[in-house]
Amino acid sequence: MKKSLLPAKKISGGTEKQVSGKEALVKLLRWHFGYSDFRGKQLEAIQAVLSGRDCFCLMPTGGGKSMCYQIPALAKTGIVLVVSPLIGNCFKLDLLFSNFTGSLDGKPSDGIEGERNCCGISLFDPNITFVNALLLGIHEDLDSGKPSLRLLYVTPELIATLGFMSKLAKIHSRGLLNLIAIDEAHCISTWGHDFRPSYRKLSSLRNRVPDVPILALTATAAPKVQKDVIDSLSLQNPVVLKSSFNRPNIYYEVRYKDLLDDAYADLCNILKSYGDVCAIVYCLERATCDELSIHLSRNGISCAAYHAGLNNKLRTSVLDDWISSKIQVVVATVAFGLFLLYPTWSCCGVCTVIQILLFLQDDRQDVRIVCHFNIPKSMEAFYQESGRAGRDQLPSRSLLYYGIDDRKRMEFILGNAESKKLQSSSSQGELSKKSLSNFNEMVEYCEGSGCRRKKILESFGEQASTSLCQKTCDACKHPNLVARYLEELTTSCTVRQRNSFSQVLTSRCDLFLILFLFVWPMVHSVPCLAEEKIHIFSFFSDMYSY
Ligand SMILES: Nc1ncnc2c1ncn2[C@@H]1O[C@H](COP(=O)(O)OP(=O)(O)OP(=O)(O)O)[C@@H](O)[C@H]1O
Repeated sequence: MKKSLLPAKKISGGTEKQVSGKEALVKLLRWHFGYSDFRGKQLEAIQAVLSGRDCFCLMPTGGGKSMCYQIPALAKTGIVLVVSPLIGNCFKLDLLFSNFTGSLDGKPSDGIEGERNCCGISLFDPNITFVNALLLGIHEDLDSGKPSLRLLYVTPELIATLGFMSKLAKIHSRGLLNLIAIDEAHCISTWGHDFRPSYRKLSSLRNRVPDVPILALTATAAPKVQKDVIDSLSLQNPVVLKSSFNRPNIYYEVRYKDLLDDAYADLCNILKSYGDVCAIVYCLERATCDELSIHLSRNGISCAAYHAGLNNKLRTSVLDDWISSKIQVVVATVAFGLFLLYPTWSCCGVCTVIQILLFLQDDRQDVRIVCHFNIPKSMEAFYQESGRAGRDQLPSRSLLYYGIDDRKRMEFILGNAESKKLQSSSSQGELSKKSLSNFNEMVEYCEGSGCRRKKILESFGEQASTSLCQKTCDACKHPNLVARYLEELTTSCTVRQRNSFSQVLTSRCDLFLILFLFVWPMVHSVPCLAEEKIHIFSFFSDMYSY
């Protein structure tokens, strides 16, 4: 289901007031979104902010965080400001806004009047030129005594600008600023995996509009990140709501490349066994995306590669095709998710914007398989990316192809980044060291024995009982098989090490033989070289001394 647009509501009787009781809030949810009840901590978060409290809300990927500010926007006259790092979110909602105005024809059956002309969702970013006309309308609406906007989506970059701050202060002085929601709040923390410097500037919001409740939302916050977020935003005695990170509808599995004859063929067979389902395959390198995509296509799977090496037109069409189900599998670099979090603001051309827009217009909820064809850099990244599976809550699968070479390559990349950063600043160096230890968690997820789900949850500081998994990971479902794989992996590593050592040795022995048979007699036959023979020999013997 698409995220709905939010026509403002009036309580029957005409005078607008705040809706805050559970029953009335559930009615709003049913009427606007068609869902029968709130999920997890949604209701508690909504009631907390409606009562004027600050709130820190931790929900799993796909948990329904947006509802925590969308319902308050419906429940009370005024504006909810949403700070989102996903530029596309702003567009998505605006697009939906334009699609939606005509679609609310049914009559609310629950005594709450629908008011079609009061939709208020908007984007607000001065860097995007092609929506200037739209922005003008938003400015006019905000400046009017009675703005019709209900949800105002802004980028963190905009918050820092003087122009926006003074506009916000005006809205606030008219008593119209109801709530500030900070989506993806972990971006504010330098300990967060998606740290964005511009998020730090949000700390000034508390001083500017001290009495407006702030709602911080995130899906990935280790205890250190949580504290950092709460401190940075100066949340006052916040209601802290934490849902479990557990994604019970995702089955976790690791496949060992070193034990497979052909990892491409293996993935191909798995995808085929599912029929024509929607999947994302993440690869570390563009070349792998291209190769794998060709391989899958040749084997009858409807798929395409997606990475930064493609031109804008091609990327747009791949996204378009994937979203509209023309292709089912996209083989992408992690940029597929990342560019949504790190859009290039200054060079945001029309194409990129449309592309993001297309992508987010209906971010597919029915992704059945998320495959990591190369090991991700951290558990947080893995959780976020694999979390794109099964956002519709239906059974889905996370598949990770683990290879020793991939591990070494990632260690090399992270190690290199570390040594570079160490040279630049010590605090950066500390962060980089963290990135290596984060990666080790990921290695342990693959190479260690025991429940995968438990490992994910524990890496976020969540205690998980062994009974939680219910055989929804390969290690719990097929413990003997996984144990055998791990044993074989260790053996194959030892054999590989031995082989590579003996390969070197053999090649050096060959060299030695040649030298002995041909070069040595020559050395002897030339008197001046004969004098050097001891040195030459000691040079060769040095070569063996490793
Ligand atoms: N109470 C509910 N009942 C059923 N579905 C819901 C409910 N609340 C939200 N949803 C749906 O769940 C899906 C995920 O919601 P949303 O995009 O807000 O998740 P999220 O927490 O922001 O996820 P992510 O962190 O992955 O971005 C959406 O399709 C949304 O409509």
